[in-house]
Parts: sequence; structure tokens; C-alpha cells
Amino acid sequence: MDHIESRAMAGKTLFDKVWQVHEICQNNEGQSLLWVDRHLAHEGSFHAFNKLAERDLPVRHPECTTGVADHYVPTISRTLAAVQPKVRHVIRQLIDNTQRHGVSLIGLDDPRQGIVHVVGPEQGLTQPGLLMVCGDSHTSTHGALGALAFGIGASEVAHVLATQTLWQDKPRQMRISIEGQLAPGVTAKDIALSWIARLGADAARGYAIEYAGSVIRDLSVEARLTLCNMSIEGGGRCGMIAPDEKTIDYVKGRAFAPQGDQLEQAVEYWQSLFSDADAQFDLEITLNADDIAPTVTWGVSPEEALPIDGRVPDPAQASSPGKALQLQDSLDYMGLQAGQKLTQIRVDKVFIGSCTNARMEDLRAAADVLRGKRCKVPGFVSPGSTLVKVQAEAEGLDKIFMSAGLEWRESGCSMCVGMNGDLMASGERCASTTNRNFKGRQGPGSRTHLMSPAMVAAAALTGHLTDIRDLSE
Ligand SMILES: CC(C)[C@H](C(=O)O)[C@@H](O)C(=O)O
Ligand code: SF4
Repeated sequence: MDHIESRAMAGKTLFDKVWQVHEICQNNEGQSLLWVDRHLAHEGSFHAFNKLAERDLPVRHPECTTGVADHYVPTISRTLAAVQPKVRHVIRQLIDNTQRHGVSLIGLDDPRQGIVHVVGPEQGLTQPGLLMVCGDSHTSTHGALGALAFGIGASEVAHVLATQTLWQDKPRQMRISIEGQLAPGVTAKDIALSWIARLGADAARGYAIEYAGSVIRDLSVEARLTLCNMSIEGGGRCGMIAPDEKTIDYVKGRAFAPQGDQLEQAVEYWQSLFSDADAQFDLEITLNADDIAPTVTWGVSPEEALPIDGRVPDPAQASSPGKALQLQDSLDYMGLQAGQKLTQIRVDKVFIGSCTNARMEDLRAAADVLRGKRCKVPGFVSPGSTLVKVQAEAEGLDKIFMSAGLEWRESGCSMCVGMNGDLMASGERCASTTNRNFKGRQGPGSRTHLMSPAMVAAAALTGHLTDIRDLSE
């Protein structure tokens, strides 16, 4: 029996199950036409709306799209007047496009506003078994609840707006199982950085990832969102986790979640969404929780990450001349010396925010480290959503951050990408809870080190990258 035959006879994966119910037909090239349950649109959707306008097409199912303002919103105020003049039109376009097509908008001054990948789960727009898309690579986040969710390009967004469907090649499937128990101080962010560092930023290219194993089952829903968020940084098309009781409890009662009989039916369906015991994956990876330490990036790709007690790599010891050049280039950009201890790297700023790590548990973890202490470096905290901000204030976290010397800002993508003007200066180094450390990501010439919220807080206190395990001893 060849591989394809044996696959067809084997059980189904979580991914197969969700894909199958959304597949309308296949074309001669083997691509599938998929029904899209929910489409989320941030400011970048103007490209797609322009394509629609060029052909004078209406939005086919306006009720299936939700607009959210996040990338360009100011974090100092909630008014359009506070938006940087040169980007104001981008937010204006989101307002106009959604209004024109009868699409609901969670805009700048909406109490539900936030980063699209925080708002979706928070509002119950994200549910197990749904097929969700957004013109944004971190759409993989939503897979944490068992949705099949992935980022798409502008022409695909236009196709979804015009038809509520999308042509896709079925990706190969890979399962990353993490077994054992995470040590204190090790979080979902460390799992993400650690698997990407070991396997490479390209390792999951062309694959849909399912995360499984005892560690994943033990993770909170918020931590699962962090992990799935970074699937794309390892090249994955999407990241999924089978829904369980935690997922169901999380979704129940949210604004867009089903209610009453519909909820009962939905829950019954959600409980069928797991990979069958005999399901086959194209690639299986198993990692042991004991091998995952608090991890930080030292370079310019999320794969350039190491356990915090390590040292900056030495190009002289690289596996090939090409690799040596690449390492040297990263060291030069980051202003680091080969062999330097990671804990000796001094930072100028910290940033706690983004769709990766700015939910309640993240803010609580950072605040726990900062409570009653004073930071050595400045920085800011931008909650993942306005509702997270309100909740954090109710818990007094804003006061902890401010007394520690950090700025407490409004919600948005902010310094994750700086499109709203929250930028670092050239040469400045930031300890950041975000997901990308590409050259210039937080501003031209800026240097980013990715890590968990508690680790960012620890760096804020000491002024250099710090092992959270040493602080808590
Ligand atoms: C601007 C947007 C399209 C982009 C993405 O696709 O991810 C951004 O959110 C990012 O994180 O780089
Ligand atoms: S917070 Fe950062 S990663 Fe997330 S959507 Fe915004 S820019 Fe992209």
C-alpha cells in the first residue's frame, strides 16, 4: 500500500475534519474551494476593498466580515485627531469601506477595540471548527481554539469579500507534540521560540501544524493563543489545538458565541474535533518539556533564539561558511560580540504588547515581576485589547506598571511594528513580548529581543537580559 492509500484509509486529523466540511469542490489542479465562515479585516484591507471597487463588486456576505482597527491606531488617545496625519487616511478608509458595504466595524473608539487576533477570541468570533481568514499572517492565532485559521494575501481577501470562498492548496500536515511538564518560568512563548530555534524558521513551510501532548493540554487557552500565534514564524500555514473543556468554557457566554440549543449542538460538534488515534501526519515531531528553558532571541529571525543561560553564537564555529556569514551579519546588526553571555546584553527599552503576549495572563505575569519595584529602563505596556485594558485596571495592574516607571498605553499593534508611529530609535535595543525580530521591525535600525512577558519585566528591572529563574530565587 502506498503512502497516499494508507493515508486515505487512516483516521482523520483535526485539520482534515475541519477542512472537509468547508470544501465545496476541487478544480483540475487539485485546489479546493473553501467556504469561509469568518473574515476579519484590519486597516490593511484597503487593498482588497480597492480591488472590489475597480470591478464595482458588492461584498457577498457582509455579515461574515468584521473590521477591526489595530495597526495604525494611536496608543496615547482614542480619537482620529490623535492619529498621525500621514496615516490617518488608512483608518479613515477602514471606516469608509466597512460603512459602504454594511460590514460591522470595531473601530478606534469602540470599547471592544483591540488587536484583531485578541478581539476575535475575546468576542467569541473565534470558535472551534470555523474556517477563519484575515489579511494578516498571525491569523494562525485563532487555531488555538480549534478553528482552521490562516493569513491570506490582498487578492485572496478580495476573493473572500466578493464570494465568501477561497481557493487553497491543501497543506501537508505536521504534529508537534510536547510531552512532560514545563518547569517554573517556562511559558508558551518559550515553547514557540524553542521549537522554531531547533527546527528552523522554515521547518513548517507548507505544513498545517497541530500542537498536541500533555504540555499543550495543560496550557491555558491564552497560552495556547500565544503558541499558535507564532506558528507562522516557524513557516507554518496555520497552528491548531484540539478543543477541550477549557476551550468550551472559554468560548461560552462570549458576545458572538452560540447560545441555548445552538450552543448544545455546537459543543457536541466541537467535541468531535480531534485527531483520531490512527490519523497519520506527514511529519511528527516530539519535544520534551524538560528541554525547554526560558528563551530569548539574540539575532534577526525568531529562529536565532537560545536558552537565556547561553552565549551569543560564534561564527567561527558555524557549520558552514554560508552560515558563518549569516551569523556575523546578525551579530553586526544586533551590535553583539560572539561568545558574549546573553545575560550581559543591555537593553534601552522594553515593550509589553502585541497579539502574541498582551492578554490578561501576560500582563499579570509581567506585573507580578514588577510589583513594588522600579525599572532601570523605560518602556511601555499596550494591552491586547481595550477590554484587557479595563480588566487590568480593575486589577490594579496599570498602577504596578506605572509605579515601576513604564507607560500604560491604549491598545493596538503599537511598537510590535510601529505603523502608528510608536517606534524605537536607530541602534536602540528592546526586550519585547512580540513575535518578530526582523531588521528594522520596531523602527529603522532598531534591535529587538523576543521573550516572554515575565522575562521582559525582568529585563526592565535589571536593564539587561535576565534569567527569570534567578530573579524569583
Ligand atoms: C501588516 C500585516 C499585514 C502584518 C502581517 O501580515 O502579519 C503585520 O501584522 C505583521 O505582524 O507583520
Ligand atoms: S500585534 Fe504585531 S504581529 Fe500582531 S497583528 Fe499587530 S503587527 Fe502583526
